[in-house]
Amino acid sequence: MSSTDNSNSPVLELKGIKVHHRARTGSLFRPNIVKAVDGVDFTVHRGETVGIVGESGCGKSTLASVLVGLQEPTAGEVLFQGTKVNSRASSSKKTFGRAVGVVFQDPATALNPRMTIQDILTDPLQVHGIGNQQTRLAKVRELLSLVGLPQSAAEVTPHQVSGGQRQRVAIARALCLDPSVIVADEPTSALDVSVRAQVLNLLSDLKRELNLGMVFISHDIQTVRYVSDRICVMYYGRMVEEGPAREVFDRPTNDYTKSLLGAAPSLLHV
Ligand SMILES: Nc1ncnc2c1ncn2[C@@H]1O[C@H](COP(=O)(O)OP(=O)(O)OP(=O)(O)O)[C@@H](O)[C@H]1O
Repeated sequence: MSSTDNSNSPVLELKGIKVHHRARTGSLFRPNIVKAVDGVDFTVHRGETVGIVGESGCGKSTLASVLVGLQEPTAGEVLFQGTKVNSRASSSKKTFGRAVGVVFQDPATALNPRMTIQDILTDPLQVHGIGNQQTRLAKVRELLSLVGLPQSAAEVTPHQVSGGQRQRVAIARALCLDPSVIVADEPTSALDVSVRAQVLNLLSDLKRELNLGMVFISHDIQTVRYVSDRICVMYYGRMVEEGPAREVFDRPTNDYTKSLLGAAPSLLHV
């Protein structure tokens, strides 16, 4: 993989991505195919947040799995810094795993409840053979302060902190290996309304401070508007609209985008 970083080029790019599944219905000879993702082109640059919005079942999570290298597409290419990533090749998989961090919806299930937060944060470093015990502990201290958690959080387990703090731990873990991109799949949906804005602001601050490419996935168009520089609207496995956040909101061109905006409460201009 190339290590060159041309800021005008996307850090992560999808070209013609399809993910088709064989449905349980249908026969052996005439299977029904579910087109979870059906020909998606997508880019994210360093220092920008790209929001992907669409209703349940439109293929958002499947696309997220492709972006983080967990799902092999049926067709299409994934490029990291301009170089094709083959998620089946282990060397490519390892480098890709370091380059792209992921934050899932529910930190209560994404984090091992039996590990201390310190162990959760040092584990990826150990797996990748990075540093020694001393430098790993220094990294834990740095990560905790980066995500706004007290140093004392290192000693406790995820269930001993609040839901919002747990998602901060999950974000710290996603940052452990100094990724270039963070993919956040519904990162605030499982949280109390009172802490959602704090987590969204944290993600935006980290994007800016660390010059990350951020992919923010949600069914909630208002949340997407709040954090995104650019928005992609997904419908039945396809991107039906893409553009700067303000343009998509103020002058949507696609009927589905218009219906999404029409269905959202009028608190759009946050
Ligand atoms: N392994 C699979 N086998 C068959 N169909 C699948 C599989 N994975 C996903 N699908 C189908 O693909 C479509 C897209 O699913 P996906 O989970 O990506 O949507 P989503 O937009 O993330 O929805 P949600 O927000 O509800 O998770 C859905 O119709 C889903 O049922």
